[in-house]
Amino acid sequence: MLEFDALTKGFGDKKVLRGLSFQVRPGELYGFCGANGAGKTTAMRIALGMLAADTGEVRFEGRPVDSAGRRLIGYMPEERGLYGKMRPRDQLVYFARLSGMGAREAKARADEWIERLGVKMGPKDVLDKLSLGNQQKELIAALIHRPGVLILDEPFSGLDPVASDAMAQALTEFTRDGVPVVFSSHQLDLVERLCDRVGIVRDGALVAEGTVEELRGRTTRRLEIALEGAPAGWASAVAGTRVVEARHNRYTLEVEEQVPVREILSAAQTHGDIVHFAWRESSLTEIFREAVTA
Ligand SMILES: Nc1ncnc2c1ncn2[C@@H]1O[C@H](COP(=O)(O)OP(=O)(O)OP(=O)(O)O)[C@@H](O)[C@H]1O
Repeated sequence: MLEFDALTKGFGDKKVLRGLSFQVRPGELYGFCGANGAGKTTAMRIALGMLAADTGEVRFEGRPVDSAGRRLIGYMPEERGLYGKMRPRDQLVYFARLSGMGAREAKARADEWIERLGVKMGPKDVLDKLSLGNQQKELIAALIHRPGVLILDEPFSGLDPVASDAMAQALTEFTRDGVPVVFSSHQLDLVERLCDRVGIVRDGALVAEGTVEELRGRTTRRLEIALEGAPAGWASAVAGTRVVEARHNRYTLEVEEQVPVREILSAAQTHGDIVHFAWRESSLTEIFREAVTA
């Protein structure tokens, strides 16, 4: 288990983390989400020992993560700790050997990951010459030493859909081996599809956490209604609801908990012919918006 426990961190007068706590269980894929500047990178940097927390700590398997523990962590800092002038394959082999892997195994694993993640390069290309996406692929490939925990800052940014699938597959494989994996991302559709649990951070503290299903259950219900022949704006007058989307004759309403759905149904019926009337599942993007603006 990887535990972020009551982390606080300030830069000058600015409080960036305000008691951030969450846990990533063995074999769990945890999506770490939050608006720009919410403190995600700062928290990850603390876990990786690149920054010190003001208070609080990060523990792995019950022990505070120290420099020895950090060797178990596979990570992907935003500023890449890679050597731009080195050939990617050599770099992979180097990383693998640093963690104690034999030369032959390191080379074999490097080739396997390059192939799997579809890193396109000529035999002489150095890392600086690869496109951003390829560099990202290179980074996940730098995890060939089978880390005991993975902490990844925006591993999917800049990846094309095929590379993204390959990355997702790789992360899932780590979790299958029992590795706790946490990654930050603004790609909420992908987080929704992949993650076992999601944490949403706002101003340096967690404001929502759970499976997407659990978060959905705590989010305002949404009803989608299409009416023929209704006057424009009819939906705005329905008590206890708020129109969040109106396109042609189709409306999406947020419906307060206490409002009986039959009241909305009868309001709709008095205004026009119902073409569609159904609850709609909130997407993680909608859940996120509600969590960070409420
Ligand atoms: N070294 C620093 N000195 C001063 N302020 C900093 C420093 N590092 C981060 N900050 C500030 O801390 C806040 C949180 O930044 P952080 O990078 O952790 O956010 P984030 O959630 O990762 O954002 P994003 O989604 O944009 O990457 C920001 O306002 C940022 O400007």
